[in-house]
Order: sequence, then structure tokens, then C-alpha cells
Amino acid sequence: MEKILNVHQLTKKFRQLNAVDQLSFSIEKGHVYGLLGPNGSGKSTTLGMLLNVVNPTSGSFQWFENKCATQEALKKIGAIIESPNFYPSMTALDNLKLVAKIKEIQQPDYEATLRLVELWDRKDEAFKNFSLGMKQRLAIASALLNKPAILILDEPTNGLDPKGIRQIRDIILQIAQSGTTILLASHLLDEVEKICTHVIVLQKGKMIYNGKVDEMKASYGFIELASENQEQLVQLLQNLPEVKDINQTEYKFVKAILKSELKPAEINQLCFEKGIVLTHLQWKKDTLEDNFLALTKSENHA
Ligand SMILES: Nc1ncnc2c1ncn2[C@@H]1O[C@H](COP(=O)(O)OP(=O)(O)OP(=O)(O)O)[C@@H](O)[C@H]1O
Repeated sequence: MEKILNVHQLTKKFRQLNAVDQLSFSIEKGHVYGLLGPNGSGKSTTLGMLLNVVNPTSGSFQWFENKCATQEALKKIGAIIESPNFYPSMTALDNLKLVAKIKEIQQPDYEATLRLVELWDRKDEAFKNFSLGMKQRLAIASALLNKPAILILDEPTNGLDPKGIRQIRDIILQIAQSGTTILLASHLLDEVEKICTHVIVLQKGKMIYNGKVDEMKASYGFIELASENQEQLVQLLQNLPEVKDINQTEYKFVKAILKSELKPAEINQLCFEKGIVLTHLQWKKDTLEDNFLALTKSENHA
């Protein structure tokens, strides 16, 4: 698989603060990567370093396997890392034409790009009359004009209403489907879950997870059980190879966290064979949010 970006031990210190701390990951062509973390976890600083606007303290990164010079590499990247900045009185189309001129973009396809962001019908309206969502979509269009190999977005739905959020997410998915690699920084789990295939989780500048979104979600879940003979039930669960951990819940249920698949019917059968009558049996699966919170919690305790 073609490597778009390779990051090695990238670090940024602001005085005593390790804003980004020995970050290493790579980005392969055709995937959608989420850089996920709470406010202040180092997402924007990371993007700033990758786009040559923030100087790293140490570490390194290579775009496109170092096959082209940095300036050439930057031309293959489309990025929106701050609020869209266009001329207010100029129309959407004229703003894009100016961007194309400044960036010396050869044969820009204004119509296809503006249609993709659902602004073709509004191309002749002045930028100042656009809603925040439309401004953001025009910014995406301007970042796509040079048909970049990778599109970088920092919190693309910040400040938008639910309809605007939905529109931007659908557009990002469409861009991804056309084969453009995407790196998206977000503090919203839901956003990453809906858009991204891969996720890099940052906490206080450190990477605490790097992998597929599916795998972060894919725990085997847990089974909640209750019986009149709780002690015997706990004993049985403790001896099952599929059970990773056991907790007692607030409703006097026993919660068996699974490390491999175990169907509720199988556990019911096992209990029945041991003479344990279950009064409650329910299989549940963690959400990405549960896993994200578990990850950040264990890091906090480390
Ligand atoms: N120029 C700077 N000088 C000093 N500290 C900075 C500077 N830029 C960022 N920081 C600090 O570095 C840490 C990481 O900030 P960064 O903006 O990268 O986080 P973030 O995850 O993008 O958060 P947010 O979404 O709130 O922007 C924060 O503690 C921030 O206060």
C-alpha cells in the first residue's frame, strides 16, 4: 500500500509543555484517518507541523516517501486548518478563480468542485452572504481545486448546526469514496466514528491508540447476569476462558466482560447444567465512546 505520510517521534514543546510528545504513525493511500482527542491534546499543533507552519522540537516526518521536495509535496496536499478566508464581496466562483491563480493550479474544474460541495447553484453569490456551512463548503472546494492526494481538515464541523454538520460529513465521505486520502482532526467521537476508517487517539500530546475504527469498536461486549445464587454464578464465570473480567453492577447484576465470543444461549446452557437458575441475562456491546473513555481513563491512571 502506498504511503502518503510517515511520522517518526514527532515532538513539539512549548516551554515546559509537551504539546506533542513523540508521535509516530503513518498514513496509507485511500483511507480516512481521524486524529481524535479532547481540546488541547495536540491535534492542531500536529497538523501545523505536518504543514510546515509549526517547527517541530524533534522528530521527523516524510510526505510521499520523500519522493518529492517539501514544496512539491505541499502542493499535493489540500488543507483547511483555520477559518475560511475569502474576499467578502467577490462571488464564490471568483474567489475560487483567485485561489487557482495564486496557487497556479492547472485546469481547475470549478463546476465539478462546486457541485461536489453543493454550491454550484450559488456560485454567483457574494461570499459575505454565505452561511457558515456554505463558507466551510467553499473552503473545502478551494482545498480540492488542485485535486490533492490528501485532504487535511481541522474540526471541519465546528460551529455548524446539525444540517450543516450532516452536509459536511456527507461531502467528506463522497471525497473519500473518490479515492482521496483524508486526515481529519476532531474532538468528536461521533464524527470520527461516522467518517473515519482509522483513528489516532491523542491525549496530552501522546498517542494512546492507533488503529482501525472498527477494531476500536469491536470489543466482544459483556454479558449481564443475575441469579439467586450469585456466588456460584461468579465462580462459574471466573472459570470461563471467554471471560476477561467480572464486575458487580449497581443493580446486583454480575457483568462478565468478554475477551472472545460467548453467546448468551451458551452461557445459559452452562449455568443450567450447573444448576444455576438465571433471573437476568443480557448481552451488551460497548460503543466507541465507552472504549475511548476506557482508553483515556486507563492512561490517566497510568
Ligand atoms: N503557540 C503556542 N504557545 C504555547 N502553547 C501552545 C501554543 N499552541 C498550542 N499550545 C498548547 O499546546 C497544547 C496543544 O494545543 P493544540 O491546539 O495543538 O490542541 P488541540 O488538540 O488542537 O486542541 P483544540 O481543539 O482546543 O485546538 C495546548 O495545551 C495548548 O495550550
